[in-house]
Amino acid sequence: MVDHELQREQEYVGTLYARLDALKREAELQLDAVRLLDVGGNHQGRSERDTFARIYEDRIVQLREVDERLAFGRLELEPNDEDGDDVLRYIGRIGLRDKDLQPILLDWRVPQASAFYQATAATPLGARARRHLLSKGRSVIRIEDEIFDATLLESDTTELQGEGALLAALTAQRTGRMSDIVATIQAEQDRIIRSDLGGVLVVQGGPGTGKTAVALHRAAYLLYSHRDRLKNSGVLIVGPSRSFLQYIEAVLPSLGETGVVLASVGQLYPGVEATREDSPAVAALKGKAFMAGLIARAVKSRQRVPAEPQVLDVNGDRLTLDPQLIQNAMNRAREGGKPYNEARVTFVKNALGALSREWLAQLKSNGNSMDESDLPMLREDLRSAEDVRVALNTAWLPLTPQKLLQDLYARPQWLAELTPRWTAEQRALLRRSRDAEFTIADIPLLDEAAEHLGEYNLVDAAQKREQKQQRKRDIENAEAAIQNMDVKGQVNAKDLADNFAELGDRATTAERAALDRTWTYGHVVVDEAQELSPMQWKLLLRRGPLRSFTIVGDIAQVASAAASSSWLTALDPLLAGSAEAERWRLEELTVNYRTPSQIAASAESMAVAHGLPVTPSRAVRASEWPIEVLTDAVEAVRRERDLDAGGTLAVIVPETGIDELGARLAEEFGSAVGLGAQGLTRDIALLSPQEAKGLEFDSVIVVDPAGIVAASERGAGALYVAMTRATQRLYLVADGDLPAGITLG
Ligand SMILES: Nc1ncnc2c1ncn2[C@@H]1O[C@H](COP(=O)(O)OP(=O)(O)OP(=O)(O)O)[C@@H](O)[C@H]1O
Repeated sequence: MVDHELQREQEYVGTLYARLDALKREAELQLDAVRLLDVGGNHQGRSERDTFARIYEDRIVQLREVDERLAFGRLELEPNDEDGDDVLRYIGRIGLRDKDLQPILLDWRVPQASAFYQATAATPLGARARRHLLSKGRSVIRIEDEIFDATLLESDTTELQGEGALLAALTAQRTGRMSDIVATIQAEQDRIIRSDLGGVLVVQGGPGTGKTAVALHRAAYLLYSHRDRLKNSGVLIVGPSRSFLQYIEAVLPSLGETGVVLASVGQLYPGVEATREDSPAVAALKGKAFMAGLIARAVKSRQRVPAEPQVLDVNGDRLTLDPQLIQNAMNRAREGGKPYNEARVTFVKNALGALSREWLAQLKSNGNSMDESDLPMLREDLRSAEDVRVALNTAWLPLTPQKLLQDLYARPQWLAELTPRWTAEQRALLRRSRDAEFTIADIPLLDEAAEHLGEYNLVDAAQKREQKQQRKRDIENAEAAIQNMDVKGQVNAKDLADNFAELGDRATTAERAALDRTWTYGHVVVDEAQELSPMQWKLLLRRGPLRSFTIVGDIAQVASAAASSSWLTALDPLLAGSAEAERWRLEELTVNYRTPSQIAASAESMAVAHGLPVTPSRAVRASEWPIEVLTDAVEAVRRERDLDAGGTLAVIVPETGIDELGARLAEEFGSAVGLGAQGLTRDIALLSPQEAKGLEFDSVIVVDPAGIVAASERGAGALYVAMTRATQRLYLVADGDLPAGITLG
């Protein structure tokens, strides 16, 4: 019976692959035809041809991407027609229609597919049964059926959908890259993935409950279901570190989506890539909301009216610059409400105008026969006079955000003037040399400064305006091209115009967005959101002013001193004063898919013993390996490698111990060891608890757990993160007592 069914499924899946191959061939032929088009020598024609070629190339890539597990599920619906035939609906990575345009495979994101993820015996949603198809390459190797029969409800002890397929996915060895979970999304996850686009959705869940997976699938779902709204504005996904982004970067392309910008919190200010962390106390101070006020005061204080009149030498003439003239020019420039650098242009214009009139009066009273018509010439003389330049720059210097922040940190006197109510210790925390690298906590401060300063380079600003005009023209050209090439309905003008864009041939929405600080995204997804400081939230609000956000995290995993300890306070900078403050939705995930039960229980009881607000979750499986305690890290690595179990291994150690342990491990295991993001592609990844956030490994060695707890005020959160990275085995390396609450199962 099962063999027969397997064969039947194999045949059906065979027809799906045949259709997929036919579509691929069709796209290849279209590509060949476009390449052969004779467009003559004109540039516009060539650019259009290349653009169409690219569209077909992308289509071919997309069809190739979905080859693996093309179809993974089948729903059997209650018969709805008179002859009582079964109604079968196949679910897969993309939607396919046969030659007669009848649907033969449903994209997992369409509304009709949601019953596949949500139906249960208690609420069958019109379905009689669900079948998971497990395949290898193009062959179906196993099928797994669930019958939605309410009479069997008593014995239905599990709420998991497709348990066999799920457990097969969960126990598979890790590769260092996250993979999609599209075939085994669980009902509570599916509801979150398909939740409405608008407003702020917060997803709270303990470690390993699939928050990251859900956030990524939600991004793919939203891009698919709201393509019109999101195609041109894009989706921003923010994660804690570069290693985390490297870990998740393959998931969305495997779901056929590329229209997203992935950024770590250190990459949110275009042009600066910060990877360094400040000490917890410094990061906490830089993250405080009042830093915005400091930046605003700092910018304002760079406009200075001189205390005394100054005598300027202009082409041998001596001119007196009165402080009042500067003050008047400043007042008028500020009236426009423009940012600092842009208002400065008005200031210079006004100051030069007033000064040229004074000079004219002075020249006339000295007997020169000049009149109003000479004013432009006098203004130009003033503009190029060294003394005038110095005087006006001293009053109002053009500034970059970088320069402003460097000055603020390197000039204690100035900082003291700006912060009369701070303590000397607080000020000392910001002190550092002008050439020190920017840190992750500096990113929102740079962004805040950029808001006040505006464009530094006004030529750039003009160029941006011109680019916007150019885009308008591109869209018009694209519309004409679509007419000419007779491909109406196959592409839209905006897509085509994207490809004409100035930023290089392949500048997609995502690429343009990533380079533009003032870009506003249609939706923003924030992972490990519990870590963000008020200043980081402020920056994110600028990137997503519509407040369409998916925020996932675990408030118990807070490890950074800059973060809040409840969602309500954490979200205040994002929601305060908006209607969303009343409306934000909270969803919880309750099943732990990653960590075996004994490791989860030990980490949870440690967290509770340290007063962390853990969200209890239920682990879906146990591990055959007990937690081991050893006294030496190198010995632990050796022990793990001797098991010859394969898979990935992480050694998590307090930040301060990384160098020393790195040297010892390198001596023993050579190039098998990698630090940080690099470690994800090596046999042994050496990470700080911060770098380990969001990642997972078959085996984890936590070195000096007590040291991790003691390292900061939020140390217990950091240890909670470290212990819950393991999918199979956990070792603790300690030569003294273990932190309170740890149980060894
Ligand atoms: N429905 C599912 N089917 C298969 N695998 C799943 C499912 N849900 C989650 N997983 C797997 O469980 C693991 C943990 O998921 P994920 O990293 O998204 O959890 P998380 O809640 O973000 O964890 P943390 O807060 O600890 O970083 C991943 O390997 C993920 O692929």
